[in-house]
Amino acid sequence: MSVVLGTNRYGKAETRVVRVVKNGGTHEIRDLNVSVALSGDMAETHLTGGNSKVLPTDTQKNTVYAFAKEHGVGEIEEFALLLARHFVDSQPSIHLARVAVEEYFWDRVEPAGGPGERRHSFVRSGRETRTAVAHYDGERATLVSGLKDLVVLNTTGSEFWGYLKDRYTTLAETRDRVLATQVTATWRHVGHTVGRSDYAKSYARARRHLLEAFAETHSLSLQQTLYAMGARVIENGPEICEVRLALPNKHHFLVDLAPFGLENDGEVFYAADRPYGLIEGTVLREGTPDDTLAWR
Ligand SMILES: O=c1[nH]c(=O)c2[nH]c(=O)[nH]c2[nH]1
Repeated sequence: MSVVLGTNRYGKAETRVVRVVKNGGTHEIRDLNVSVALSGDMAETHLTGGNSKVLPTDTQKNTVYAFAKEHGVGEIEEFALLLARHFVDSQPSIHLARVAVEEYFWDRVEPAGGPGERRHSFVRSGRETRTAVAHYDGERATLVSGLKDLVVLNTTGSEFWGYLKDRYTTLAETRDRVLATQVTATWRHVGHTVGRSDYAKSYARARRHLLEAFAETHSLSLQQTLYAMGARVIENGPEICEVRLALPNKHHFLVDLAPFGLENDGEVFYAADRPYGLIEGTVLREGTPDDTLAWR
């Protein structure tokens, strides 16, 4: 029986690159998912394991990051074609390149006081999911409103340092990092102080204060940001007595471009999806009784 190699391709799938452009205090952000698939003279690696014609997928990933820095991200069609041409034109063994780019959109969170210095906060386009849970035990009712999948990001205004270090700690302290999270928030209404038709207004206000607190807090930890977000909702919502927040720390790692002779001054990031830090906490109006009915 004879066996032959059929169609094949290989490449780095789903390189998540976030490119930040800073014009003074106004930052722009582009968020891409880039998948490269190359084909060509690849019989040898399949048949004998000889890799002399294989451009590593790791190199392909690095190329995506380096191109984001060197060329910026204009139209994603042009970015895709630039990469595809590069792989085929620079490597004789590669005859066909497929580069697929997905772009995720972000809207700017404008500072509450109007456009000023801080224009580095974003919310992922597309609405979050609004949630409500009612409890009733025959006597008492409890209403908990909330939202999930509200994705927000600050391109600056976030630090993390001064933490515990033990023999397993490798994390470098930082005075400037990207802070991004996917907010799950629930808030408990005080008795029945919200009029029957006011829940939508209450929701809009809570959402706005969550966003503004995220944008306006100069963060020394996501825990601090969590408390600021919960506190802002309670301070501005007399109808709300408790806010619970679950904030995954969607890590954005600065890509090391030094091996390619490029600087990276907070411009090109690798958006990791897992593992992620998960910061959870409750913020209460002082004197609020712990209402077990509201556990959810
Ligand atoms: O805001 C943060 N809080 C942490 O507890 C933590 N831990 C970590 O590795 N990075 C961060 N960031």
